[in-house]
Amino acid sequence: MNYKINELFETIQGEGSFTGQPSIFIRLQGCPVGCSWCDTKHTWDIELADQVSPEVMLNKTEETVQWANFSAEDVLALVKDKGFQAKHIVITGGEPCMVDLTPLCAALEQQGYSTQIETSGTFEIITTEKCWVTVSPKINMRGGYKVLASAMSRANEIKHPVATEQHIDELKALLAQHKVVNTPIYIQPISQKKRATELAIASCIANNWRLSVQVHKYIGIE
Ligand SMILES: C[S@@+](CC[C@H](N)C(=O)[O-])C[C@H]1O[C@@H](n2cnc3c(N)ncnc32)[C@H](O)[C@@H]1O
Ligand SMILES: Nc1nc2[nH]cc(C(=O)O)c2c(=O)[nH]1
Ligand code: SF4
Ligand SMILES: [Mg+2]
Repeated sequence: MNYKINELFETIQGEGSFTGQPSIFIRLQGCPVGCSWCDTKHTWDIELADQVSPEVMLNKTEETVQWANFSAEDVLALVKDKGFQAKHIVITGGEPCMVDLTPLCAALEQQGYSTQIETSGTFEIITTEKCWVTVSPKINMRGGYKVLASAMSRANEIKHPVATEQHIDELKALLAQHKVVNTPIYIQPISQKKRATELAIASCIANNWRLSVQVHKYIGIE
């Protein structure tokens, strides 16, 4: 099985429970959800014309729509070849759950890596049992909520992007609807905006949620 990879890089996880953890990021191409404030819009469309060789994809110096095909074995070989040191691998996108992530996560876990996926909860989550699943539901998601119940029950953490009071109200409704009790809830201000950050801090204190501020954007790393 091949995975369409837009970016593969080593950095520090900047969001959620694993914030601060050295991590290898695999960013898959393709997402039909269309969040207006998405910070990775270059991953949305899968165009065959944008397929490039692994070398071209790896040597990109800016965000582009170009992607390359990799098997799980190709990913393992590359991670070794690059000399990456991190032992934690984050699969994001785009929407990674558009494909079966089991072969990739199983191969990585077999080599001693821990795995994590970042998903919106609009597609069935098909991955290994050990994989840490971060579900980031959005309001009015194109693609809908048909599988969100199973995503919410599989979630090891829920990370909700917020900019307005309405987002907080909608999150509370989702948590009640899906009877979420013990899963850690992270509130992530949308794009470092001051008002969103203040709102996120206040709602964390009021509800005993946790704050996730996309640390990488504050310190200027990938
Ligand atoms: C780019 S998405 C890719 C994975 C998946 N499609 C999802 O939405 O979870 C990764 C994370 O970034 C968050 N995110 C995207 N754009 C953001 C922005 N402008 N500000 C804050 N968080 C953002 C998403 O909510 C998600 O938690
Ligand atoms: N450093 C860093 N941490 C991240 N955590 C989630 C990210 C994502 O785009 O899914 C991300 C990212 O793009 N960079
Ligand atoms: S679901 Fe994720 S990748 Fe897709 S548009 Fe929304 S934030 Fe971006
Ligand atoms: Mg990001």
